[in-house]
Amino acid sequence: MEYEKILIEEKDYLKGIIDVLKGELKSGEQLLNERTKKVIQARKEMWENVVHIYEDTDRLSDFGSYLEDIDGSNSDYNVIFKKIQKYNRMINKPYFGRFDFKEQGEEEIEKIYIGIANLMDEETYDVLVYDWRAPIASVFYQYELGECAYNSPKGLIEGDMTLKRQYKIKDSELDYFFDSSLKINDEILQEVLSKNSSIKMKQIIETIQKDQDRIIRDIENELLIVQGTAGSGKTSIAMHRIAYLLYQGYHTKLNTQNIIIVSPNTVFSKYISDILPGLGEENVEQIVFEDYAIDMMKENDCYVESRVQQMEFLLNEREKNLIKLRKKAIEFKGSKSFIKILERLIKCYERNIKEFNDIYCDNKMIFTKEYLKSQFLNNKINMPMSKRLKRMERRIFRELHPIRRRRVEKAEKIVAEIPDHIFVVKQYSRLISLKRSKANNDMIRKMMSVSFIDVYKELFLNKRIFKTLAKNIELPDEIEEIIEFSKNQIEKGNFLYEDCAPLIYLKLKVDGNDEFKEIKHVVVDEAQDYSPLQYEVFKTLFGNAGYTVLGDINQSMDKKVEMSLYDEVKNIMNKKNMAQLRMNKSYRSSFEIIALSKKILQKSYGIVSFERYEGKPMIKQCIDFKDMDYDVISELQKLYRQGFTSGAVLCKTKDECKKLYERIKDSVEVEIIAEDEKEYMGGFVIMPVYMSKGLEFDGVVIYDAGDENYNNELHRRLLYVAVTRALHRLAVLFRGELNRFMQ
Ligand SMILES: Nc1ncnc2c1ncn2[C@@H]1O[C@H](COP(=O)(O)OP(=O)(O)OP(=O)(O)O)[C@@H](O)[C@H]1O
Repeated sequence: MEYEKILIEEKDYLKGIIDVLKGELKSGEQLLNERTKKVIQARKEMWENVVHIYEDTDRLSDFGSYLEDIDGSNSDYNVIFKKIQKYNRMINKPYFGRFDFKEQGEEEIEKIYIGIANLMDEETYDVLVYDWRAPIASVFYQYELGECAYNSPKGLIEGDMTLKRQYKIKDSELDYFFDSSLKINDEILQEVLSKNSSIKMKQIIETIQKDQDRIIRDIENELLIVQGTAGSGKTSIAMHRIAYLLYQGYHTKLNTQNIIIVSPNTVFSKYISDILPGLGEENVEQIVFEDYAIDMMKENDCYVESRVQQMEFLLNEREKNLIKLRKKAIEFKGSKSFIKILERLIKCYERNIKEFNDIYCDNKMIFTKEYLKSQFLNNKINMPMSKRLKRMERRIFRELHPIRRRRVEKAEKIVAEIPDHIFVVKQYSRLISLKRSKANNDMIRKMMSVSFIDVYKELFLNKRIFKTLAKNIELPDEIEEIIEFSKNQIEKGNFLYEDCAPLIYLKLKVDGNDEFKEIKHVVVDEAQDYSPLQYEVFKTLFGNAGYTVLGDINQSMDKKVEMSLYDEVKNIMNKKNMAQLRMNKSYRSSFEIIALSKKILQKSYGIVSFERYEGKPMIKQCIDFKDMDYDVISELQKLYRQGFTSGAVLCKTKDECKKLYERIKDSVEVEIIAEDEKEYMGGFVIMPVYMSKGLEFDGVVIYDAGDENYNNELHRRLLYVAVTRALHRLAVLFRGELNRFMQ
């Protein structure tokens, strides 16, 4: 059949679907109105009839039935409301693809239309459109024409794909379609990728690639690790995977409350916050490791350095030896060796450091310190230290209670003899007794508590303890300096960002934790940013949850990360079913930008770019800062003129950002993001490279990228991140010599 004829047929089909959707929307809205009236009516009646209920206990049951009514109407209301939302999401573009499927052993060929959600004919129960997450939809992403199969609840279904078609539908109108016999959706992907970036992360259901689809739909593995190059779609995949896991709730036993995303910072959290609602799911909880640590320390009246401050130190400190030492300390305090030392520290604290005193009451010995210690160490049910101490404290006070009562009785007799106190015998006697017990009570309470911060301090304030605990454990050559450096910081009351993970670890072990007991699946994005110890913390925080861990070792910033990190993650999580996959194709940046990013890395790591050619990045030498300011302004203006809607000027440090902003803010429309809590609201911004992680912009200007500013391994990775933020345009400005990585 020639194209025009099919186009008419397809337009008819689309019209039919739009009519169904319109009908559903109309009846849904009517129903919603009725339900709204019903809820208002039920509330009104309850209000009118139940006001006097407190005096009339017989009518309490009426109250219950009113509440039941309201509850029922509310949940009805929610179901209808959600349906309406779904149809509204579908009406502009009910589907984007179709394939024709002939199941083995069947005569009939089924037309399978795929869209953002399911649509069913309510009378015939025919599925008019399948949700992209439905089992059968996997065929669309996984196969080309010919033999194909998918896993259904009934088992493996095999068959033949006789047609594969994609549609360009806009505002409920079919523009065109095309049949693909080869790679799925290259043409549409090309079009999607050539568009401007958006403020919030976009959904990609039309163009999910085969290897990405496998990751999204994996439910076999309790630990799924993905190493993906910058722009390969890790975050997109993570979000679509969550939508998939929620859709498959029956099999995965997951609902919104059971999933958590560990995200790198608040800017990023906001960036991904629209995607799940757009896919028809509620947002899931997000946790930023740093915020969790800072809050925890605040609760204990302690200050801890932020990640940004740590990064700024590494970038600004002039004394090279201090930077080297700090980097070593960061590496060591996140290492497997340090985990072992912390485990030993807890045991050692219990056995050798934690001390008890004899407990007396009214000159009578109640418990000896030896007895208390033996009770403390008797831990058959593996109860955390502070819970055990609390239990002991309760027991001690129970024991003291009758003795004190007797003391009060005795006091009462004496007080009763004093004429002035005759009317306040009881109160006065209790006061005397309390006064006498106060010091003892305080001592007991103090003895029966433990602070994870004190436990941590023991490690560095007492070198002998460190040495004993570190016996037979591999230590860095600089360990003496690391201990000394840490001791100095702790004595000054400074906890550094690298102390956060050990501190949280100790807190969880010492105090126990059930804050996240609902969590069954954890998604860790920017996985390279976390140390083995942080993974150990995740394991302790989230119990036996499953994990999706996505990262790119080349984007690590505070330390050099190798592929071996993933082996450590596997060892720590210790799951029966696990898989590690790679995504090497970058979809974000143009071919030429990716070529430059590969040059920076030197090793190519098998990175391939999607073939989108947009011209070479501009690399320009400037005479001085003034000249560079001028170029920044003109590059931003060029981006505006070319119709781009987002751009970033990426500087090395926060300070550079602030100074540049002050100099150019009156000449060009630009904002600054130099504090972590800010949200990226679109448009053109100046920000430090390390904050731009995970984000993307139509155009990027890398500021002051000379060799003076970028010359070590950390700088190499910063440049890699900076370059790979750009979709379409890239300008590199430098003074003096160009950085060694781009030459
Ligand atoms: N299959 C796809 N179809 C359309 N666009 C895609 C696809 N995969 C990725 N993209 C686009 O590529 C860009 C990069 O995706 P994403 O941010 O998820 O990558 P990433 O691997 O997390 O990157 P980074 O590590 O640099 O943060 C996004 O604009 C995303 O929409």
